[in-house]
Amino acid sequence: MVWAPEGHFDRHLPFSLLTGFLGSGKTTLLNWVLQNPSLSDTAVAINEFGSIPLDHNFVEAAPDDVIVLANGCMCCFAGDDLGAALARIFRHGERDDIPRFKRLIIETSGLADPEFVLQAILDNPLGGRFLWLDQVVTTVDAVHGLQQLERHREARKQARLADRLIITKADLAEKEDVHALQETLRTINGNATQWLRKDPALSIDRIFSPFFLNEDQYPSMLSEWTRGVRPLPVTCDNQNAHVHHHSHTAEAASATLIADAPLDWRQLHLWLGRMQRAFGENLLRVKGIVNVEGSAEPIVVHAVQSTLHVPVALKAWPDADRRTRIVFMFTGEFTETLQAHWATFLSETLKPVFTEQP
Ligand SMILES: Nc1nc2c(ncn2[C@@H]2O[C@H](COP(=O)(O)OP(=O)(O)OP(=O)(O)O)[C@@H](O)[C@H]2O)c(=O)[nH]1
Repeated sequence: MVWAPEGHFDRHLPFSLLTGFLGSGKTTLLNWVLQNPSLSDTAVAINEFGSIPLDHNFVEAAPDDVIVLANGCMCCFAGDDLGAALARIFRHGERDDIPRFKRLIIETSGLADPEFVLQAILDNPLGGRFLWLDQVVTTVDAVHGLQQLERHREARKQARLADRLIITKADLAEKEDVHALQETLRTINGNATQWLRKDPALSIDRIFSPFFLNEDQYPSMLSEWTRGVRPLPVTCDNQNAHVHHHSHTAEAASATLIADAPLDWRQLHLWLGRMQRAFGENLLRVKGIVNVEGSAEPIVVHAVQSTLHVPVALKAWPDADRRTRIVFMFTGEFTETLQAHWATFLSETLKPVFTEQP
């Protein structure tokens, strides 16, 4: 858990996690996105967990543990020790051949559990302090994906935690099989955006956020997170509390919690921790923008399962809407429970602690 005391909300470097089952096309996708000049100052860490020798074409002549690629990107072998890799990447400035980078892409091994990789990143002092998760991008093989999702827990977890699901090798699969895979993926994770890798409309700005591509851009993830929100009846008396239900599939549901009044950060942080413990494995993601009492800037919160990322202060609110909006994504029928927890939290937090006695 991360506690960020008042005044210590830092600006962070965005990183995206590229995951996907063995041979599903992670490296091919990575090579493709890195060809784009907008990503020329990207650091890349390849986390193979020491298992498989690397033969990726852009690192084939690996003379060292950090390689500056022709396009200005940098590649770093993470091996078993992601923390050591982060330390090497953050050494730019000390070594002339390590450029300053603006973002990081971490490619996991095909058998990785993305939750553990994210946990390792945030447990690292550098990662926990300076990195900010942009997207979890998961490649799924159109030919073998259905079978892999059925047989391998890792493949299912990679799909479930994704923001983007990129279906590769559709050119090698029957159309009906691709449709069946798309349908299954919607059931596993209806919140992720699905793309066929070879879709001409797929561009890097469909994969990464504008903020990831250009640090001067405003992080626009909020509108995406809360898209398609449908109001649910509010069952508590507290006028500040709302829960909006916005998607529900067989395996994953999501709900948006809304508060009109500014919130006490410490209380919210403790409440989020309680929710993580209460929901356990059923909680997939939490993403939100929070109006924190005493802060003119909005604070972005982001959690992947049990991992709560360092909160980040945005430079300004994206629009006139100053409400706190937090999206919970989970498995199971928990919308009403969540609604009740949120209503209780708001009624306790927003209630004055000391009331004058007559
Ligand atoms: N036809 C076709 N082949 C693809 C596509 N994407 C990837 N491949 C091929 O699939 C094979 C595996 O791709 P990689 O990018 O190495 O997959 P990976 O997920 O990085 O593999 P590991 O790191 O071993 O888990 C390679 O031969 C790629 O050329 C695609 O969309 N269409």
